[in-house]
Amino acid sequence: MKSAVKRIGVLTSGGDAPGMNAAIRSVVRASMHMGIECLGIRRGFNGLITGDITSMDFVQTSGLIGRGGTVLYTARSEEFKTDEGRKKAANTCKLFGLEGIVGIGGDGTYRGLLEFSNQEGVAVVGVPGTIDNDIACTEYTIGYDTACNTALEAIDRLKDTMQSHERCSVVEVMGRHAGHLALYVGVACGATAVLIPEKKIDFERDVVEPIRAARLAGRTHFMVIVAEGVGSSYDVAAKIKEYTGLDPRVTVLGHVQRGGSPSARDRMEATYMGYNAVELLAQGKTNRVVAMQKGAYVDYDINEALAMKKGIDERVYTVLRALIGAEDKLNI
Ligand SMILES: Nc1ncnc2c1ncn2[C@@H]1O[C@H](COP(=O)(O)OP(=O)(O)OP(=O)(O)O)[C@@H](O)[C@H]1O
Ligand SMILES: O=P(O)(O)OC[C@H]1O[C@](O)(CO)[C@@H](O)[C@@H]1O
Ligand SMILES: [Mg+2]
Repeated sequence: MKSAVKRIGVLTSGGDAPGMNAAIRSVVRASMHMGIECLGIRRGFNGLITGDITSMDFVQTSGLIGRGGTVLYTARSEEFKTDEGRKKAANTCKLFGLEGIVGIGGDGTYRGLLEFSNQEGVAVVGVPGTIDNDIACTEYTIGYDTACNTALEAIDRLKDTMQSHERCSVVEVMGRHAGHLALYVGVACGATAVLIPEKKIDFERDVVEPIRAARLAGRTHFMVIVAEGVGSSYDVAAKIKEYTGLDPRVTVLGHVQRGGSPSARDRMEATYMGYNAVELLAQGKTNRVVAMQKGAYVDYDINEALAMKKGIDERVYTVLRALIGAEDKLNI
């Protein structure tokens, strides 16, 4: 097959995620395999505006599969949200002969790609990379598995000291708008309670009663997981003190969740999705995003992808609540 594009660029944008490097490696090597030259665009869309471009080849991508962070750096670019910013980016594409862009990032990155392609006609494909797993069109985003495991490891350590001191711990997990990470980690660590932005909170029902149920069952330490998007975990801790008399300790896991060597799953997803993204450009397609649905790799039009809505997995939420003793007993 003769590729529809001869030279493309790859960039990472928005918050970084473990596996972004593996995706870059895959995009560069898949390009070479398909007879396409792939340049690295540094610092997200800012690099496209300023012409911060570097050549990438087989050797430069060696060893990237297991490295955390992104060697291309990432950024949140306000200038790219303006017509003038995107015009400068289009001039960079002309200068370097870039006919297509692979953007690895979250929903904001997809919006940027879409605006750019609509305004300047450059072919674009998005690859989902964010620890939040909050991109509606895909069941999985690169970085999520590693972030879940990083958070879990930290929480397991916390549990040891909480158990020794018979304390209550409030742990804030990342997720500005989404509770996927908090919910998954909450289930996996056997949390006493989990608070996520997708669910309206009744403090008595969702926090106090589960703590009480655990105490009645003989437990003397409690783990409350709070998604960042719910609000201040310090406020949650103060409220627990007010309602129960316990004196919780707060841990904000923060950006540690975005670092580290990617898990096997993230390396695999990054590798497949990176390859698929280049294949789409080679086939002359544009405005696409690669995704996973029902365990299979698919792709969508970006408009369609951005119009989709993603809720939390209700089944997981139901199981969580049943296991922490927060659900009504079922008559079965
Ligand atoms: N409407 C838009 N038009 C042009 N560019 C946009 C638009 N929305 C976002 N972008 C660009 O995409 C960048 C990344 O978006 P954002 O900061 O929302 O992160 P993200 O890709 O959603 O990742 P994450 O949420 O995981 O950090 C923005 O900094 C901006 O440069
Ligand atoms: O790098 P920043 O701007 O602190 O981003 C923090 C945000 O990034 C995310 O981790 C997504 O990458 C959110 O969960 C979090 O709110
Ligand atoms: Mg986002």
